[in-house]
Amino acid sequence: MLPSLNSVAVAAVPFFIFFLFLKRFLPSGRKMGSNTLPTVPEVPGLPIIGNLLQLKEKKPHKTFTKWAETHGPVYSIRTGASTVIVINSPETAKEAMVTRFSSISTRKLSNALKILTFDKCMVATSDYDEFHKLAKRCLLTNTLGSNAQRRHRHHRETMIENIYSKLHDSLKKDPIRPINFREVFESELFGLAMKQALGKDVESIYVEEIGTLSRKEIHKVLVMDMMEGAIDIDWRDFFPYLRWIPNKSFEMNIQRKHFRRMALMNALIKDQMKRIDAGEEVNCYLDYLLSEAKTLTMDHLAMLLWETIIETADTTLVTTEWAIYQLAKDTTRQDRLYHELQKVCSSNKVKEENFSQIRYLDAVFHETLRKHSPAPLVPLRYVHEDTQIGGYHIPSGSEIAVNIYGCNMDKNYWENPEEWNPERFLDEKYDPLDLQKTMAFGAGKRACAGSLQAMLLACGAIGRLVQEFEWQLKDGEEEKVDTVGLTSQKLHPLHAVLKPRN
Ligand code: HEM
Repeated sequence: MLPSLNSVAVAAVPFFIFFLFLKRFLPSGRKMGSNTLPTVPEVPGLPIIGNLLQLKEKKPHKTFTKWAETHGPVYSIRTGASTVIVINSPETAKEAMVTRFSSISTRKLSNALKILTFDKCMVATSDYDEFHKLAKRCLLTNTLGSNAQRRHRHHRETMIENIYSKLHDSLKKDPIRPINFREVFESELFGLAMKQALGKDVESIYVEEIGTLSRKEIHKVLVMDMMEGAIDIDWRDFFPYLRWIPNKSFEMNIQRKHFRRMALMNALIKDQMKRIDAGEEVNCYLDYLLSEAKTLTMDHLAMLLWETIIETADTTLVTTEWAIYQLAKDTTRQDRLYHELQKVCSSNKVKEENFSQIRYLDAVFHETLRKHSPAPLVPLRYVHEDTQIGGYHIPSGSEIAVNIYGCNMDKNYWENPEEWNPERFLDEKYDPLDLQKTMAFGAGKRACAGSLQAMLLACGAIGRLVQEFEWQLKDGEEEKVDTVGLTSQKLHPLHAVLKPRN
């Protein structure tokens, strides 16, 4: 989120002097909006750079949540030349994302994201326009909607079976050695993402521009490099009037990642086209787009397929890893889940049709989403016409940051929000089928399109793995709660000691 602070400081000096001059001679800002609603409270910052230095911790959602205690649920900050309105409570977030959606339906992307999203050529980052509607319809029809998810069920079952077998095999080899849960889950989840997108989990591929890539390298180019690049900072994001100054190392780094991703996606697509030309069709997103969205260019095709891979491969891993961490730490709650699974499934493997009867499994999933919101901030929205949120005037030209983490930690809304307490979701007011119990999936027209898939995958894995094994944290693991990156991924992969139940 943040630029190198030294480079900001250096660039800021002449502007700081200029600002002091302006401030001396110009009248100070309005206290009421143009339509008599009050303006949003401001978090005090420095001239020119605004609040950038206060955000140096690289976990802006946490800083935003702290500021909400002083400034209230809606306040504004300045990140260089931009004014960002930060929204921190579930009520105001819903108002912004649902009621005021039409005034804030466009995206404002960082320079890194402009390149990595091929200028908004993804469902999740496009503006609310015709491209978005076409791409989203295709994505829901083939991959993420409820009928599509029914057709992809065998992929989920295979994935969970493979995870179970791998864990079992490593226990057979060494029953007391802690297991790196992420290593196993990440690899299988990536396989599922590839099958849904391209019809095949690819072991290796030759890419003309890069050379031969192993499966691990494919994962790196399509997922790891992209997650890293998405939070790469170009200080010119904050000072657009300085965009004439080159930032070569940033540009080369992002363009290289983008080039490798596109070259690899093109090679993967071409490989599958040979299969299609040979008359072999598979139920996957590539085959669907080729037959139903013929106006798409090769680049569009590559981007839309890549989108499902990256979205499948990351946030569900984050959620499942945190859920297993919490259950391994709290064995009383783990036992409760195990007994509820036994009550409904007895000696049978838990199936998706059982989920609605196992309320505690649903509670574990939603409480994990709340406490460890995988996407802690909604990508910035742009206010393209004056509007209002929380009783404040919101001027056009500002940006909106919905702090999902802040909403899910709001003390006025959640009792003891710091506590991981699945029991809170057993309250009758919660509908077991409702995927929007927290703000984790966003809200309104742009709410997460993959929430059903995320729930089916995470609940399927958590349920089956607790049925089969007793989980315990490796010594020293309890304290490892730091997060890293764009999503709230655990900094240290979860290591647990497993014991087969039977
Ligand atoms: C626990 C897992 C997940 C979480 C917490 C999550 C969260 C979110 C959030 C917060 C948004 C933004 C909403 C907004 O901009 O207002 C979003 C959008 C989206 N997500 Fe997810 N997501 C998850 C899993 C997935 C998966 C597995 C997929 C697909 C494979 C997916 C696909 C999408 C898409 C396509 C959008 C854009 C929807 C639109 O703009 O219309 N997500 N997600």
